[in-house]
Amino acid sequence: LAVEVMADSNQAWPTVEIVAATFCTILAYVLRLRSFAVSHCAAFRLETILRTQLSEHLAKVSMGYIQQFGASKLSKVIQDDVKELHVFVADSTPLYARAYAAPIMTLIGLLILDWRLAAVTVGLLVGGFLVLGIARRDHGDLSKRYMETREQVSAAVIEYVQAMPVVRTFDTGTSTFGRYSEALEAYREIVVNWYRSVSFSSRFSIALLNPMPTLVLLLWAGAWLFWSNELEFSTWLATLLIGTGMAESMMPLISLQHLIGKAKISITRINNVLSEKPLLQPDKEYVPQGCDICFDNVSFRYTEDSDYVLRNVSFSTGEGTITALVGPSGAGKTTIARLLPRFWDVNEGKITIGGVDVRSFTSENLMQYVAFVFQDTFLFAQSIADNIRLGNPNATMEEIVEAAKVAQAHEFIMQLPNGYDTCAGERGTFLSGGQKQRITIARAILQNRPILVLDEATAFADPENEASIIEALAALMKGKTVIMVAHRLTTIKDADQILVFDKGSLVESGKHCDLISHDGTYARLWSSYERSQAWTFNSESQTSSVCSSALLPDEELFGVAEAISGNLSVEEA
Ligand SMILES: Nc1ncnc2c1ncn2[C@@H]1O[C@H](COP(=O)(O)OP(=O)(O)OP(=O)(O)O)[C@@H](O)[C@H]1O
Repeated sequence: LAVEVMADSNQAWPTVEIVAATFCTILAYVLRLRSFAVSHCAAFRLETILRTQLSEHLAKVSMGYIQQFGASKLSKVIQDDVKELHVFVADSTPLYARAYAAPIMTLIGLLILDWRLAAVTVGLLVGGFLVLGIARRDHGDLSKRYMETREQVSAAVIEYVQAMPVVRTFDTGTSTFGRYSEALEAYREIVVNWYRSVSFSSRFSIALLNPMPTLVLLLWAGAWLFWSNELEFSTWLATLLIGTGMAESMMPLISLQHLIGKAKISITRINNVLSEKPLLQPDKEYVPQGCDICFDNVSFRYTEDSDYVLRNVSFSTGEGTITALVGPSGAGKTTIARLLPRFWDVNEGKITIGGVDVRSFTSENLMQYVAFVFQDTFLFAQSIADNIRLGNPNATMEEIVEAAKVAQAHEFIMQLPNGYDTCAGERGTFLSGGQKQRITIARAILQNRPILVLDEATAFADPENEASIIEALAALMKGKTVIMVAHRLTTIKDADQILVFDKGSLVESGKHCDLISHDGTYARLWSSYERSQAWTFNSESQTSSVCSSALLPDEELFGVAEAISGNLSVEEA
């Protein structure tokens, strides 16, 4: 209209249209800003909701699933896939408007102005999309493989960093680093092949879908129609002004398709984790009658296709008693300790606490009854006080200090640079094994649960801190029902009952003095253990001990090996 007015000075200015156009332009800017703010807020909320949901869900599934899935893969889902959805939600809303609303409005405008020029523009863009289709023919498959190789790279990096002490000791990084470089190489290969296979078609399609070819075509076709007197000059000019609107929307459209593709893959992976069945939770709360524990004909295997690691295990422990589990390596002692808090559910039989099947407890309720101290202590990269406070989030500082004192940890904590505020480092790296152990004991003291599971809790005891750890454990165990796995036979001598396991079966049970008087597995373990107490390594006797051990029967070898793994002194008398 403006062009026509300029060409014919007798016409009045289209004031209404100009005001409307100005208003629409300002409105478009305001809405764009608003959509940016709304979509980013929604994306942050989604990110928080999904991460919370995933972490809560992981706390409910079996440990077996988490182990099989792998920490690096899980962290990729929680971090990267959730981030991918954030990007999708934040960026797709404005893109949707630019990718769909703008070309439709442009097409309507072009059809009103001149249908032939509209057809020419649409034809060019259709051609561009056909070429793009060729470029994206294997896109789904390739991007899946791309994601997989990226996952392998991040798993290899995590393994490389976590295993750094082993890496440095054994292979100066060459073979472990080799796995990382193989993963990187596979990743590079996928990217290069992908680039090669789509390079020409994607560049050509992008060239066609750019505004410039549309403009050139509209110029050429418009000029031809204009000189054939089939097109008004003002109409031609107007098509040139709005005609590229469709082409300008093509890049947002392609970006949107790309975002949708990536988001779909991430959604599938997040759904895979969320669809893993949580451990069964009961419909109602059952209250146990006491804290005695009973394993009733329990059989268990870690995976469907593996062998049973526990077979028909039955035993019971009285409330407030100490039960020790002993046996050769791989006998199933740790597995028993981990079935009680439902890290896994049994395949056959049942485990009861106070007469109630552990599967009839909700996870939260079960945790009110059971506390653990494992050999593999885990401290978070936060202050020592916060690490102890995990046992009871409401504990006051006085209660934390009191627990640390009972756990024989207070003294060494006070010698740390910032006392209770000292950061334990990632996984507690700034502390020794024995110190970490005493902090986890302090944590368990704060928890004050009636049932206590100890798995190799004295594993890190050296002569210097052994007495402290044992004293700490004695304080922790007072009045509780205790199940403890221990290699140090001295620590379990006074247990109310000792259960001896071999190859997943319970082979003997009783008190130390009863078991020792029978010529059974325990008696043999004990005599090997006692003999091993009298041995030591020195430059001469080391050779003789190795030679002697080569002549020992299996059980005795077990005793020596156990003694060594338990840091015991092996000295020839
Ligand atoms: N997460 C797991 N997945 C599959 N198999 C496992 C897993 N953990 C342990 N096992 C297998 O279960 C069997 C029993 O292992 P468990 O750790 O219970 O033995 P243990 O008596 O505690 O041994 P140790 O004294 O050496 O700690 C072993 O054969 C072991 O290989």
